[in-house]
Formats: sequence, structure tokens, C-alpha cells
Amino acid sequence: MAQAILDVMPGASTGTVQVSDPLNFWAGKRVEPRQQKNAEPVFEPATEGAFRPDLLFEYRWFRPLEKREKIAKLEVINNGKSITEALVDIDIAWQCIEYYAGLAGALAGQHVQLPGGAFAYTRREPLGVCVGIGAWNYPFQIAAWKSAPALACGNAMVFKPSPFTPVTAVILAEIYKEAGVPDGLFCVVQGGAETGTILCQHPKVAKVSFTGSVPTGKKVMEMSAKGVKQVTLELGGKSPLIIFKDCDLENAVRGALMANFLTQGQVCCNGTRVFVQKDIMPQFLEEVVKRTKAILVGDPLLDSTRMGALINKPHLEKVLGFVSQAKLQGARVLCGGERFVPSDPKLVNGYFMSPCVLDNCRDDMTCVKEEIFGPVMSVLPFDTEEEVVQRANNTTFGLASGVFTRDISRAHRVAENLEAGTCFINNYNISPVEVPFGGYKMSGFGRENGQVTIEYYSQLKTVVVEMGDVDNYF
Ligand SMILES: NC(=O)C1=CN([C@@H]2O[C@H](COP(=O)(O)OP(=O)(O)OC[C@H]3O[C@@H](n4cnc5c(N)ncnc54)[C@H](O)[C@@H]3O)[C@@H](O)[C@H]2O)C=CC1
Ligand SMILES: C[N+](C)(C)CCCC(=O)O
Repeated sequence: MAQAILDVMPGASTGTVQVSDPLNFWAGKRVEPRQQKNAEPVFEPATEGAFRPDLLFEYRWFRPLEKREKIAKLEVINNGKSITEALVDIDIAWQCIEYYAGLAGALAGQHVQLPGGAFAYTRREPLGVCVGIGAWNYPFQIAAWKSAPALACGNAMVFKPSPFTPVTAVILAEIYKEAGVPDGLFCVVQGGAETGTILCQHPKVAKVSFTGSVPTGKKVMEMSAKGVKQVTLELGGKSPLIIFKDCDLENAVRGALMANFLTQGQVCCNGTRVFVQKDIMPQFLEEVVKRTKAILVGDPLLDSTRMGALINKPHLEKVLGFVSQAKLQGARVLCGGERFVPSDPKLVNGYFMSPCVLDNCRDDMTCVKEEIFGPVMSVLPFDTEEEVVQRANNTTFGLASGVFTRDISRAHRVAENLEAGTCFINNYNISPVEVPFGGYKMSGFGRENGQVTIEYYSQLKTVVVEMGDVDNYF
């Protein structure tokens, strides 16, 4: 069995993954859970092969790999995204850790002079124990985005990954340990809603940073409110990407693909409502469809693959359901939107679908209003800037937005008028760690990345110093 796996592993999907080391990390080491109830199987999205906790063959194939490759491959096997993307995710994660390690030494307060020689100063102090709750779309990167600023500010963090992607967060814990982080400062606890609830309600937890869906985010906020805990919420989106006729069309098409098809479209900040000025609609559609059809879907561990498998079967069915509903509501499928079965026999049960472009969309359609979280782009025509900004803002979400134009004044005017936490001008979905990321409206609040995130993981103490006598009124 082990030999068979060794044979297929280099460069291709596994079919089975055995995880024998415990995935919880507590007080500086991997530990078995104290109690194991409601355990659910985890499947490899590309093959539907189960992760087998019972066999001794543990990550052996990964051992000789440098850590970056090892984490990326495990991420691919667990999440289904392409290896090309997973490697970038891991790079973004270490860049985030280096960035906040650098900022840690720059944490500083303010000195305020007061009358009579008195003065005050402020100190940035940690909050205490912070909880991070992660989603399944960027398992390792989310763990880094939350823990790096938390630890840099002097907090401890207990991180709960999504139960669909339990595998890589514990490696981050091992890396921190190796780098000298004291035992217990970063812990990993596996589990689902019940575990998340316990963490949010725990009286010793000072803050919860959550990434996931809006309904769960609301619950996290409610629970945290009861304990007056601080909260950061990174929730969903239905972001607009606005393409004006004066754009560089080649780049606009590339931007639309980046805005829709990373991680099989399972990205919270995706620009899934693509508004295209009517005059260039035919050229845009021709080019975007041509390139979407050319996206190589298949074994996510192969370097040539550009799109892997969706996270699980119910989610794949939900996304395909959105496409069927869109058709019923009058949308035209220009390409994709169907279950995809790769020719490799190992992958026939994988959760693949062909990336989809929908034309003939209207603002009132479900596919345009709701977050699909899959590779489905809805294209909408528009006439004027005023009209498109109003339509772009007509949503309860506000995570991201984008605009393609060569008119510099228009670009900044539109960026100012869009109600979203990020606006990309002439690009989409790049996320340098130096730049704050977070939502407006129901997409959440608080920020990740950038200097500002220090404020979300620390509290300000004011120290007031008297240099003279106390002025006593009594
Ligand atoms: N904003 C984003 O990046 C993401 C958005 N989503 C959206 O959410 C949908 C559902 O995905 P799920 O993974 O089910 O998201 P979810 O919001 O249910 O889960 C996110 C995290 O919260 C935890 N959780 C669930 N219930 C909880 C509770 N009551 N208290 C505390 N923690 C709890 C989960 O175990 C997981 O770690 C997706 O289809 C997508 O639309 C999903 C993942 C990421
Ligand atoms: C890295 N990026 C910008 C493509 C997505 C990160 C946000 C998320 O967790 O979905």
C-alpha cells in the first residue's frame, strides 16, 4: 500500500492520504484530542480519497521536501487548489510573518506634554489570548494572517482551522516552535461549530478573529458581544469589477480571470459581478470566453494545471445549482458550468467543474446577488459611470471592487465612490502583506495585513505622570 502511494505521489494526486500524527497542537507539541466525538471524514477534493487517520504511513513522502513545497503539496491535497497557487499562498504566509516580526520592534506609543511639566504617554499592550477561526479556502495563509500580527503584538493565539482543511495549520505551529516561540503561545485546536462556539464563549479569550460566511460571522459576533470581546470579521462578498471602454482590454480580461477563477472561484474578495461598458461587450466576451475555455482543469498537483477541484461534493453541487438557477432565470452560459471528469482514472470522483461565464445577466438574478463561491463569472452590461457605480453599490456586501480604465481621474473617482474595503485599479486580487484587507457593510470589519492590523491585536494604555503637587479640590 505504502509503496503504491510512493509510486503515484511525485507530481500527481494521491488517491489516499494517511495522517497518523495528531493535528492538534497544544503546549508545544502535537497532541491527541482529549475526546473525539462527531468525527467526520475528510476527503481529498481531487480524488474523493479519504484522509485515513489509521495507517502508519505518515507524510513520509513529504519529509525530504523543503518546507515550502511540503506545505504547498499538503495544502493542494487537502484543499484541491492548484500547486501553482498553493506555492504563492505559502509565500504570502511567510512574507506576512516576516512583516509582522519586523513591525513588532516598531510598536510605539505617543508622548503628550501637559501643563506644569506633567506629561502622559501611551503604550501598546497585548489583548491576551486571541482566537483565530479559519475558513477552508486559504487554510495555511489564513492561519498566518491571523497569528503573525497576534503574536507580534504579544498575544497568544488558539487557532481553529476549518474541519474541511485540518492538515496544515499544525505545521505552522511547528515552524513557530522551531523559530523560538514559547510553548503554548500558538495552539491549534481541531473541530467544527461546537469547538468554535466553546472558543468564542471562553471567558479567558479576549478577541476573536474570524474568516468565513456571513451567517457564522454574525453568530461569532453575538457570542463575543456577550463577553465584550473584540472581533475581526472577514466575511463573504459579491464584489463588482467595472470595465470601462477606454481600458486596456487585454489587461481587463486578465483582471476578470484573476477576479473570478483563483482557488476554483472560492475566494471571498472575488469580483464576480463583471460590469462591462456596452461598447466593448462583444470583444470582451469573445476574449474572456476564449481564455476561460483554455483554463486547464485537472490534477492540482501537476504544474501545468490551472484549476483544481472544489472543496467538497455538497459545495460542488451548490455551485452547479447556482448555474442551473441562473439558466432558469434567463442567463446564457457562454462556457463551462458543468461537472468536469478528468481522463485520469484516479480523478473521476474528484469535485471538478468547468469554469463558467454567464452572459445576459440582470441585477435581480440570484447569480448576481448571492455569493456563489465557485468558478462562475456573471457579466453585466452598463452605459454610464454614474449608473454602474450605483448598481455596483447595490449590495449588502462590501469586501472588494475593481475598475479598469485609462482615465486616471475616473479611476480615482470610482474608487472613492465604491462602497468596499478595497478597490483595485487596473488589476485584481493581488494581496501584498503591507496593504490592509477587510470589508465594508456585511463583509465584516477590522482589517488583516498592513500596519493598521496592529491596532486590532493590541490595546492602548495611557500613563499620566504628574511632576508637581496634586491639585486637591477637597
Ligand atoms: N469569507 C471567506 O473567505 C469564506 C466564505 N465562505 C462562505 O461560507 C460558505 C460556507 O462555508 P463554511 O466553511 O461552512 O463557512 P462557515 O462560516 O460555516 O465556517 C467558517 C469557520 O467557522 C467555524 N464555525 C462554524 N460554525 C461556528 C460557530 N457557530 N461558532 C464558531 N465557529 C464556527 C467553522 O468550523 C470554520 O472554521 C461558503 O460556501 C462561502 O460562501 C467560506 C469560506 C471562506
Ligand atoms: C489571497 N487572496 C487575496 C486571493 C484572497 C485572500 C482572501 C480570502 O481568504 O479569500
